[in-house]
Amino acid sequence: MRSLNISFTSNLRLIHIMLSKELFKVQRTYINRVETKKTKRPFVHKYEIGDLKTTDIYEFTEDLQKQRTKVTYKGTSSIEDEMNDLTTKSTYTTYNRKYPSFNGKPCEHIAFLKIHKAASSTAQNIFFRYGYTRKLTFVLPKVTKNGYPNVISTITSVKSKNIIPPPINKHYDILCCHVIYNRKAFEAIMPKDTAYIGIVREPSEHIRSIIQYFRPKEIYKRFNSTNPISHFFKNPGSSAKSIYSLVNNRMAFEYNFPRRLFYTKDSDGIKRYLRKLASEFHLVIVVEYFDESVVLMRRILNWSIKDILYVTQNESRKEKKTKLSLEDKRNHREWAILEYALYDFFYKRLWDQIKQEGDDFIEELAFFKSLRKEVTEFCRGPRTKNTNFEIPKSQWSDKFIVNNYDCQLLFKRELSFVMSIRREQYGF
Ligand SMILES: Nc1ncnc2c1ncn2[C@@H]1O[C@H](COP(=O)(O)OS(=O)(=O)O)[C@@H](OP(=O)(O)O)[C@H]1O
Repeated sequence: MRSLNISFTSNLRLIHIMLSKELFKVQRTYINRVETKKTKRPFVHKYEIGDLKTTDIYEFTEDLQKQRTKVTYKGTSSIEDEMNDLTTKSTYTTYNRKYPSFNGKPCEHIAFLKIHKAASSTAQNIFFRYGYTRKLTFVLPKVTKNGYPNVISTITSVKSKNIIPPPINKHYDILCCHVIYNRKAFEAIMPKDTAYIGIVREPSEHIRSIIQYFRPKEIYKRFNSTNPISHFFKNPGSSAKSIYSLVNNRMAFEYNFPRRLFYTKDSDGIKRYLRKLASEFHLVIVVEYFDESVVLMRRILNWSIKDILYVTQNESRKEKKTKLSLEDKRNHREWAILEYALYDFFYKRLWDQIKQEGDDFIEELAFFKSLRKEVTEFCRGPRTKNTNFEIPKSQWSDKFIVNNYDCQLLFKRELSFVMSIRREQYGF
């Protein structure tokens, strides 16, 4: 039996936190301060969004008797002055922990906004597994002649004409296929206590992934060069004019930003819409902090650690990915105003939410990262139908097993999953 057993005493905590790649960089600061001053220690969380380097400063106040640590956010400082004018000025609302009441039960009603090329299939697999193994009902597209069985719509929200009605005497539990967000339309079909989950990806990487996957003709034809993406960022021209274009603020389009904002880019209007989204989405996953996001999601939804295990889906080959320069990113930021406002906003909000979780969040994160690695190795490795990977009871979950079937579902691709769900739900 392979097993994981991580215990956390005050000192050991440092070692476990080091398991978290993102936080690894700050450990030296952390350890030094602990040695000199035990009650108050500044903690610097450094992160990079592409090449935009920023430093967040947190202060940890430790109550040694209660073995608890209070984390206070002291502000952000940009360490690249030249990028200052590019970063969105603070528009963030303070997030109040206001999760739906699930009466202490796991949340079974989810609306996940599946944003194209934003690790959304990886996240979707989590929701598919959760609902499929519990026989929950999914919102599925009406399959049209030219449509895809996994896409409800790429231009509009849920409507009675683009989704299959729920089976008799059932209601929808989970929505996680591609569709455009619209609060009213979502509310009309989903239960009242639905948790709304979104996802955002760093905009220049997001559009790069879109361009390299969909290979829009207008870009590849217009810039018949070795680096069409770089040329396109410098000179987007008419390709980025239509609001339906895949390369015009696509994440903002899928989040249903008001149309006029695509033209006016009015900053007050953008802020208002972001605040509206923040009041509607319980969590927006940040792709670059996927583990942090899903651990937080587990807490919000009252799910188990097993529920949030995942393997990366739809990854394109490294050598095929164009490496973007700082100049490329700056050029893109010039005109993709809505994308950066959206990303920066939810990036900041994710960390605001995490701050409210306290010190044990980091411990759970380290545990999860390590567990995920082990489970992925187990599932990739040789195993028989009866081989189980047993995970003993821990601070975050009861004892559980990962078996051959779990591995199959973890690696199951989107289309195959949608087909299985449809057969299960409707018999065809
Ligand atoms: N966990 C995690 N972390 C970071 N990045 C991830 C993750 N999972 C998927 N990906 C990347 O997301 C891209 C695929 O996105 P989608 O699954 O949304 O694509 S699709 O719209 O469903 O076709 C694709 O990006 P590119 O490889 O850059 O094209 C994936 O590599």
